[in-house]
Amino acid sequence: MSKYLINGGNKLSGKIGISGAKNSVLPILAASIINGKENIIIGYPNLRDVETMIEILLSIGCKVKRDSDCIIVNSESLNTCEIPEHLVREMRSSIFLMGPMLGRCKKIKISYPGGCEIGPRPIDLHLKGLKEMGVNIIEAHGFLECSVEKLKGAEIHLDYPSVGATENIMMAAVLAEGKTVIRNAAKEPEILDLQDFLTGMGAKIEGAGTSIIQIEGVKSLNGVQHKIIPDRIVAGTILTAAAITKSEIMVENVIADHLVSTIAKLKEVGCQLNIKNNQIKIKPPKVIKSVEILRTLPYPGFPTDMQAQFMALLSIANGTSIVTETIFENRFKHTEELVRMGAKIKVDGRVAVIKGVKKLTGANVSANDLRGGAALVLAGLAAEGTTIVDNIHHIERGYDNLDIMFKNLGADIKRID
Ligand SMILES: CC(=O)N[C@H]1[C@@H](OP(=O)(O)OP(=O)(O)OC[C@H]2O[C@@H](n3ccc(=O)[nH]c3=O)[C@H](O)[C@@H]2O)O[C@H](CO)[C@@H](O)[C@@H]1O
Ligand SMILES: C=C(OP(=O)(O)O)C(=O)O
Repeated sequence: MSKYLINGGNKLSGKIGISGAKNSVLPILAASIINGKENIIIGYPNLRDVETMIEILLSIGCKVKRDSDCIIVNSESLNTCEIPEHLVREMRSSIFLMGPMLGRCKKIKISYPGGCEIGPRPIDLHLKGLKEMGVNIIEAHGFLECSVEKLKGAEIHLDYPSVGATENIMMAAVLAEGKTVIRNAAKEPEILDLQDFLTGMGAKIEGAGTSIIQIEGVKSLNGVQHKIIPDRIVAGTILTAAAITKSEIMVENVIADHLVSTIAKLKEVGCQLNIKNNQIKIKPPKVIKSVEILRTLPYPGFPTDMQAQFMALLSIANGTSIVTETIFENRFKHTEELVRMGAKIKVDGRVAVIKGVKKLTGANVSANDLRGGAALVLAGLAAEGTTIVDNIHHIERGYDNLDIMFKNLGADIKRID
């Protein structure tokens, strides 16, 4: 098992460019099968989840090439609608194959998806939406067998603004007969990126980024060339790393509008942020202030994907902070590991109370999930002494060479195989 070895205490300095967003590239790679043409996806991040999605595309007959920062997917040769179970179990995002495959082939056989253990992650909203479009779904022996004669546009009200359900329904709807309206849709920037990718193919969609998305089905779609938006969670993680190590750095290739709630919280703890074009310069205070309330919420609220990293920061704040996780039921596994490093955190259900300490100390800790793992790296960068973060395969699902990024900024961090 690979690990990160971190000797904490180094200040970070310099500039860092942010890679393409994981949560954009994964649905977009899945959407590449809809048109049966060649699609060029620019600015993809090197992630384990991206590798898994590419393996899935290859396993169903697509041709996939990589050329510097592009992935070229040609889905003309797609030859099966059964997705290999071992790959589906690797990550949650394999569920994104459903909408596109139903649009293209009118059927799909797929097992329930895997992914990080951050609480139950049902797919009922995906299935409800697809059923409203006429899809027949048989659930048996851990598999979903879905088929439809003709996908029909529908009025779909999501009981919760689920990111994945919104995207799956959008991808199914582009080739459906008639109009689909998704109400209470998720508003995440990655949904707008998916809309841009699909409209680039000739799909008729509007409203992504708002809670009502309207899709008018079309008969066929072209190939497309598309650049992935920068990863707002990676940018937020690096800015939080600067704050926890009290370092001034510049983050480049960011869309600051996508980071409003993270930026607001960084300001609340005392950081100064200077935003210019696609760059953010951060100047942390000498003493991090605690925050009275931090609640994770759907976009544009504070992202659940930044909760763990921010908790690492609040561990060394002056005072007590209260963090409430409203999106996932079990996303506090990092707290036990932070406590090993000297943090004072008490968890009761979905609420964590963090009593700031003067300093964290290095320890052997284990990444239990992607963002929790990133939080431990941040804590290790700030801690006194050596931290070993185990199980970093979780971190590599969503960060493109996190160790190299921090090394380039001056951290003492090494990946050990
Ligand atoms: C690849 C991707 O984009 N992943 C992101 C996406 O995940 P994902 O798309 O899985 O997240 P959702 O927005 O669907 O989930 C949010 C909440 O809705 C619940 N739910 C979801 C679907 C469903 O059918 N039934 C149901 O009850 C989930 O259990 C969870 O409690 O949004 C999450 C919330 O911002 C992020 O943490 C993930 O990084
Ligand atoms: C939970 C996450 O991702 P996924 O939905 O891919 O598991 C995440 O990015 O933090």
